[in-house]
Amino acid sequence: MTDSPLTSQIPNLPQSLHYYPAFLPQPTSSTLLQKILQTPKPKWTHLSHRRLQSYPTSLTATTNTLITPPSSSPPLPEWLTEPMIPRMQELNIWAGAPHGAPNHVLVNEYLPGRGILPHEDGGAYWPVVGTVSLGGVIVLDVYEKRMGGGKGRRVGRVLLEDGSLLVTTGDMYTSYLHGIAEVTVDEDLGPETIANWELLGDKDRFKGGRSERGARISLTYRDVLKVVKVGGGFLRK
Ligand SMILES: O=C(O)CCC(=O)C(=O)O
Ligand SMILES: [Fe+2]
Repeated sequence: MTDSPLTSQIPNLPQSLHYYPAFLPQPTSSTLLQKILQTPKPKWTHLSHRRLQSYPTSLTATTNTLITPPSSSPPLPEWLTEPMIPRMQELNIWAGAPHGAPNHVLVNEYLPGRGILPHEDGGAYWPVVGTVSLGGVIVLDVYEKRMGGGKGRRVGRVLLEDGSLLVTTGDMYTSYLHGIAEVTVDEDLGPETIANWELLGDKDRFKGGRSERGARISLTYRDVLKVVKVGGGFLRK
């Protein structure tokens, strides 16, 4: 991965997590957030603790396959690709991936007090995730993975700012778990406790040590390994 002059590698954590503040600067970030929040309700899948959208569609439940529409209709809508995918490609994030670019995006919404249990993203994808954060700030916790897959010790905390990009790959993808605590305030924030403190776009905002959660949208970009193209055009609208 090519790094900008100030390295984006998050220190004091296993390799490799990279953090890019202001990957989507204002006003691009808030324009995109507003657009997503206006998505009609039926497009969202409601889970017990958050809601999400899958583009171009969700994977098949049994074989984790992405069934894509005919090649004439773009698999991902432009509002999810521009400018994010070209910018990620400039950073060489998808250089080794089978499709050379992400072909799948999950849009997750977290309201204050909501989170996601520690988990790994698994083998359906090329082992790279690009996470773009929009709106509220959140802390992502990283845990060791026990034999058998359970959660071990917490090894670090990463603060994700509005407009930032987090790239998870290497050991971080395969051998660790990540999760977001269900709290309304992230506390105990500082250079000793937040692994990407020196890489933050606006450290001053957190120097009081706490950050109130606000509504946050994350866009997680991945390359699904198994893709089946539906040809013929009979599905075309
Ligand atoms: O929202 C995030 O930053 C993490 C989401 C996540 O871990 C996932 O969708 O697998
Ligand atoms: Fe995840």
